[in-house]
Amino acid sequence: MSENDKELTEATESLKTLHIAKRQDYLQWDDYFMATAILSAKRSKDPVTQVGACIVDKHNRIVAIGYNGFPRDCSDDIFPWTKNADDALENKKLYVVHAEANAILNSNSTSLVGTRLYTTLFPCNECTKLIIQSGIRSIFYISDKYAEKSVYQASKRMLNSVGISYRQHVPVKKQIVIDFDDILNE
Ligand SMILES: O=c1ccn([C@H]2C[C@H](O)[C@@H](COP(=O)(O)O)O2)c(=O)[nH]1
Ligand SMILES: [Zn+2]
Repeated sequence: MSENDKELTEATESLKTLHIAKRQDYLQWDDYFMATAILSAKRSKDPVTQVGACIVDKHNRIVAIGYNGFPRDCSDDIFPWTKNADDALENKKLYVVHAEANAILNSNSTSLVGTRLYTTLFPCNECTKLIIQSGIRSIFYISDKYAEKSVYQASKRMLNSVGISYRQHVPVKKQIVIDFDDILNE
């Protein structure tokens, strides 16, 4: 080992002893934004599919968050969460604001041009129209469970046509545990 290498090793060791070496287990950006979308989804009262969305600008700043739910002041206890009721008016579909739409609406007039969307569910055709119109440039999703439905095929048709990229997020960390007590014990 050269004299230089020795000095370098000693310096690294002393940094370790001083406990000032950088933490290695921090969240990567994409996991962080997808986890934010997942956390947002936890707010949804939908008994079947909770969806969360998080929009991020080119500086990695979160500019908007949303989840699927009824419009403001339309009570979760009055409007129906039913999916296949015979009476069309009793189906949630007619009332729910989708997570991506809510995120776009929550962006507080900030421009979304060039932003990225992290969503727990691949966006439907209606959300895709809003995504295109608002200037979002790329989409990361987790579930594509309705891929065979024409609504979702229409999304892909539009996204392919306008060149908005979409890809399934592969997490670096498979599990992120939130334990409130961890903060107290730090
Ligand atoms: O782009 C989308 C598509 C769907 N959602 C919401 C709408 C509903 O609340 C659920 C889907 O319910 P299912 O019972 O699984 O059909 O997801 C959304 O937010 N964004
Ligand atoms: Zn939608």
